[in-house]
This record gives sequence, C-alpha cells and structure tokens, in this order.
Amino acid sequence: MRLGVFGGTFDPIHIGHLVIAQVALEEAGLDQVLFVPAGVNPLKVGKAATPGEHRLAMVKLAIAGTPQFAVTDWELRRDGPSYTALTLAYIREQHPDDELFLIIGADNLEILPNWRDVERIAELATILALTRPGTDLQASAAAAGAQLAGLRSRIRLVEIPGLDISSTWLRDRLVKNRSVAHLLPAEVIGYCKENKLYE
Ligand SMILES: Nc1ncnc2c1ncn2[C@@H]1O[C@H](COP(=O)(O)OP(=O)(O)OP(=O)(O)O)[C@@H](O)[C@H]1O
Ligand SMILES: O=C(O)c1ccc[n+]([C@@H]2O[C@H](COP(=O)([O-])O)[C@@H](O)[C@H]2O)c1
Repeated sequence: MRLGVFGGTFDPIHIGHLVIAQVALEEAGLDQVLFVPAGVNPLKVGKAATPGEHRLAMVKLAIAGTPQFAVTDWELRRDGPSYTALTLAYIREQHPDDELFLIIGADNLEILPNWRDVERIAELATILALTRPGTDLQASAAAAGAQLAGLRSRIRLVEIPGLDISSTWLRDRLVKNRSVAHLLPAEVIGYCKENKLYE
C-alpha cells in the first residue's frame, strides 16, 4: 500500500488541510492518508493548544465521509514532543510492507532542515510538499536541498492554487463569533459550538 502520513496540530482542522490531503492522495497515487494529530509540536513546546481529545474528535468528524482517510491518536498517547522521525518509525513498524509519504505544506518544507533527524525522515518517507500561500514552494525545496545533501531527491512538489487559510485565522473568527461556514466541515463547526471551543 502507498500510505500518506499527514501530521498537524489541527486546531481546528480546516478545508486547507482536507484539500491538500485529497490532492496528495490523487497526485501521488496513495491508497490512504493517515491523519496524525500532534501531541506537542516540537517547535511549539509550551504554546497552549486545544486538548488532544477535541482535536482528534474534530479530525474524525472531518474525515468521516472519505473512506481513503484515516486517523491515529498515537502521538496524543505519547509523552513529550511529537517528533515526526519517531512517528514515521512507528508507522513503518506497523506497516512494514507499505511505502510511506509524508504530506506537508510549503511553510513546513521551508523549516524542514530544522526538524529532528531529518535524514531519518527522508529515509522513511518520500516528502510530498504542497503549495501554501506565503511560502515559495520551489525556493523552499531548493533551500532544503542546499542545506542537506540528498534531501532534494526525496522531496516531491505538488503545486495547487493555494488556499490562504490557517487555523489561527479560523480561531480568531470563532472567538469573535464570525461565521466560519464553508471553511470547516459543518460537523466540525457543530462540535466547536457544542464543546464551547474557541469562545
Ligand atoms: N491552507 C493550507 N494550505 C496548505 N497547507 C496547509 C494549509 N493549512 C495547513 N497546511 C499544512 O497542514 C499541516 C498542519 O498544519 P496546522 O495544523 O499547523 O495548520 P495551520 O493552519 O498552519 O495552523 P496554525 O495557524 O495554528 O499554525 C502543515 O504541514 C501545514 O503546512
Ligand atoms: O520532528 C520535528 O522536529 C518536527 C518539527 C516541527 C513540526 N513537526 C510536525 O509537523 C507537523 C505539522 O506541524 P504544524 O505545527 O504545522 O501543525 C506536526 O505533525 C508536527 O509534529 C515535527
């Protein structure tokens, strides 16, 4: 199986996430995309996030209608920062015969050389990097390749018309009681209201 691995804080999950997962699935001929809500992003340690159980529940609601999408709570059950190299090694153990693809937006490609054990990440998975407005995808790939020999050949770029949407902007709209209709699945909006998230 060709398995996409899509880590994120997903606070909350939005259409920007769902669109890149769907395009990655099709462009790389993946059989499944596994969403991995982050426990603690290693670069955001100490920054408050919505409890993992809520972020996981919102991912479940968002992917419910898409049979090729799945989710694991593995990072949420572990203590300490959620290093992607560790997560990929765990997924490799669980799926020894699968080919792994790590899905990231261009903003993360730009900082990928700063991630822990990036050589190991590149050994374990092909990196599928997709357009994100605000970051030059091609330049980020070139810079990552220049910083680490061999990395560029493990990166595949997927260009899309970018969706300039972030969880930060959506949280801000929710706090101000502005509509987020069409930007998050309706079920996720309902979950936010029921659980008084982002008020
Ligand atoms: N609109 C988008 N277009 C392309 N990629 C995106 C988009 N939003 C998020 N991503 C990618 O999805 C992954 C998870 O992102 P994350 O959960 O941090 O969302 P975010 O919108 O960037 O959140 P925040 O605003 O809280 O930082 C990252 O690899 C990120 O680059
Ligand atoms: O392994 C690392 O060093 C590392 C550094 C920064 C981010 N990550 C992971 O990248 C994913 C996307 O992060 P974010 O903040 O954009 O949601 C998420 O799964 C993080 O745990 C991983």
